[in-house]
Amino acid sequence: MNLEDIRIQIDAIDRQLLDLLSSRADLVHEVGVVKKRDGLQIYAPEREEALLRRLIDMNKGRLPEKSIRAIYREIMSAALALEDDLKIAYLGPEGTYTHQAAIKRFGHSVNYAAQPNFSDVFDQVARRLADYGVVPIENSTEGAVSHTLDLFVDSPLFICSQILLRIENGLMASIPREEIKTLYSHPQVFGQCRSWILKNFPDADLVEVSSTTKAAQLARDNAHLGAAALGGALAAEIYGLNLLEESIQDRATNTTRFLVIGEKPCPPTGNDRTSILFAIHDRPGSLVNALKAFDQFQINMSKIESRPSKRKDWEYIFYVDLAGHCEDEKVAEALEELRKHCSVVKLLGSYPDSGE
Ligand SMILES: O=C(O)C(=O)C[C@]1(C(=O)O)C=C[C@@H](O)C=C1
Repeated sequence: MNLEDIRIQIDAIDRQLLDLLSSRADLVHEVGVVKKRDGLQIYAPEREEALLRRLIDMNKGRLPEKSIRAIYREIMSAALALEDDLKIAYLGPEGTYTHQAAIKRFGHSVNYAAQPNFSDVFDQVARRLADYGVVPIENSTEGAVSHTLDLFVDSPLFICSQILLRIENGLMASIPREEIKTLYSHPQVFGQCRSWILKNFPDADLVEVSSTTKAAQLARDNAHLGAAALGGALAAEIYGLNLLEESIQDRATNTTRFLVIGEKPCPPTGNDRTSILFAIHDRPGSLVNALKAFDQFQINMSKIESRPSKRKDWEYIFYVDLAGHCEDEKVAEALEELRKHCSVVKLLGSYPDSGE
């Protein structure tokens, strides 16, 4: 078959695809009407999860899972935009890894609003000025993002899904490598690239800034002073910097976990994670007894962090992630038992345990 003939067939298929997408859009519009009537959440992570899993299982063609996810991400992004004028607040400025994570989850058809700090992301959603928020929670090399953890203490919001994003840091500048005297970046990124910095720029000044895009901006503006930045390729692109070296993070699999926060929790999907926080009574054995609740009900605890309570010196709040959904019988019973040993137990959310 010649190229012309193949393209004629592709055109015919695209016509059919467009008709099918339009029919899907009509149904999605109806979904939006029903959801608004019944006060339901527009973004339905449990439905997206089930839909993607079913499509990937059904797939017998050439398209890899990655492509099916990417295509359907944008189909569902268009659906979200049709159902409502959805607005996603994220930790900005534009081009940050959080921005990339938000796009990975919500696609290109919805609206995004960059926020200057973590508490503004929470605030915008709590005040209903944004529908959902996206914040980083932990990095596989550098650990917890304590700012985010602290904000959950007084927040009325729930975690409704998580996003896993592979973080590829690079060295960017508009000057040659030999002229670099100062490196700008976010403290988390410095932590992720510690060995590389020691090996390549042992004498450089390291200046911590609030985001990798801010670092890129400073690298551009202070080039005459020998400035360069460490961050993502998107930041380099936005500020017109050259990527002098790619993939400089110490661990190749460096991944950050982000959370989507919203007004309501997510229903069970069969493969869920639950996040809680608790505070214990100040007496011997309290923490051990609290944690025994998970052992008693055979709940897998995947993570624990502690943070100062900020109410009383040397008093802590513990953050725990569990396998399962808070509506699962075993998890509900374990939480019931936990309450007996704690002064505070707060459910932060149950959500699909997948980040793709
Ligand atoms: O089924 C729904 O609840 C929809 O809103 C439709 C749809 C989709 O396009 O399939 C869109 C967005 C939701 O997050 C989940 C699914």
